[in-house]
Amino acid sequence: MTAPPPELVQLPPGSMVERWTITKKLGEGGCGAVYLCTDATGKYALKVEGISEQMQVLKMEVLVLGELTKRGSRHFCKIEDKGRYGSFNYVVMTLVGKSLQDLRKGTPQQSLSVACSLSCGIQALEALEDLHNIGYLHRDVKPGNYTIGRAELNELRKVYILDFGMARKFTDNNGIIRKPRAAAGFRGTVRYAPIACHKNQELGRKDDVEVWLYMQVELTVGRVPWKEITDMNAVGQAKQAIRNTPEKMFLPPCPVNELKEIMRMVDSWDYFADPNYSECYRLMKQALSNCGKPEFPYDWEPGMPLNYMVK
Ligand SMILES: Nc1ncnc2c1ncn2[C@@H]1O[C@H](COP(=O)(O)OP(=O)(O)OP(=O)(O)O)[C@@H](O)[C@H]1O
Repeated sequence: MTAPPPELVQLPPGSMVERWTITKKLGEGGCGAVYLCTDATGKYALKVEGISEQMQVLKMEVLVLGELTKRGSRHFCKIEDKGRYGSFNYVVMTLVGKSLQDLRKGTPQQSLSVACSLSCGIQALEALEDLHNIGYLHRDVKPGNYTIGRAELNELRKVYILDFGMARKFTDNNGIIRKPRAAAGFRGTVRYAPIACHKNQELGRKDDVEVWLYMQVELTVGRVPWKEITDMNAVGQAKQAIRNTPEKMFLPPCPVNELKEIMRMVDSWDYFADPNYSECYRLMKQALSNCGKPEFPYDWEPGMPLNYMVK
């Protein structure tokens, strides 16, 4: 008999968690919910997870964000508070704005303008580089896990990365890369999984970068070539096959030459490789300067078509 689905912690508007007043629910994830909350200093996001939850993903979130908060990283929410309250664990963090997924879906063509997607893509890779530098992989890179900041904090040009529930430490306590497991189960979202994940191989930093590249295509073109395929193995085969005809993935207005070069580099890296982020940034910046459009304003800034989504 399969276990019943875990009960999500429900916090009604007006209820209190320590000094935090709940305003409303912002969303639900696999193992918990996220609420808008306030205290005397402003608005924040409060994430909760029942203590009886089998997968304690909040622990990982707190570990990773705690580490990054200490280092003052650029693209991460800051932890304001954390603890246990009654039957659940909670963490209070920076409240961010709309996800890149919501923003792209807000356009008729389901994509951002080329300059905007390249510029956000550079920030999205910086976020991964920062995370990798503290010894963690994200393993759930997708446009729904990247957001922009809030207009009222003047953060419409800032990209945040969220959701470390699937993160994994790839280094040991001495900073040495852990030995890859002989086989690892499939984790994550089929559309965005790296080829290694389809092959049940241990994921490394290069896999986060591979998926970041697929995300870049989706943000710029509006779709990845395997969008309509549902079978997991067939999706893996499509990702492999596209290597022979990359121009079918890097459709206009993608900067095909630069993205092809990034894909070639990514495919040359193995589990242990330290990705050459700076070469990726160089190619992305080259594409940005060649695209003939200014980097700013972003598509959601005042006077731009998506501004209605961030007001
Ligand atoms: N710091 C935050 N500020 C504002 N909204 C947030 C914040 N963190 C999460 N959210 C929103 O809350 C919702 C749930 O987020 P969470 O990361 O828990 O789950 P998820 O990514 O939807 O989960 P899953 O990956 O399990 O489907 C999402 O819509 C997300 O955008």
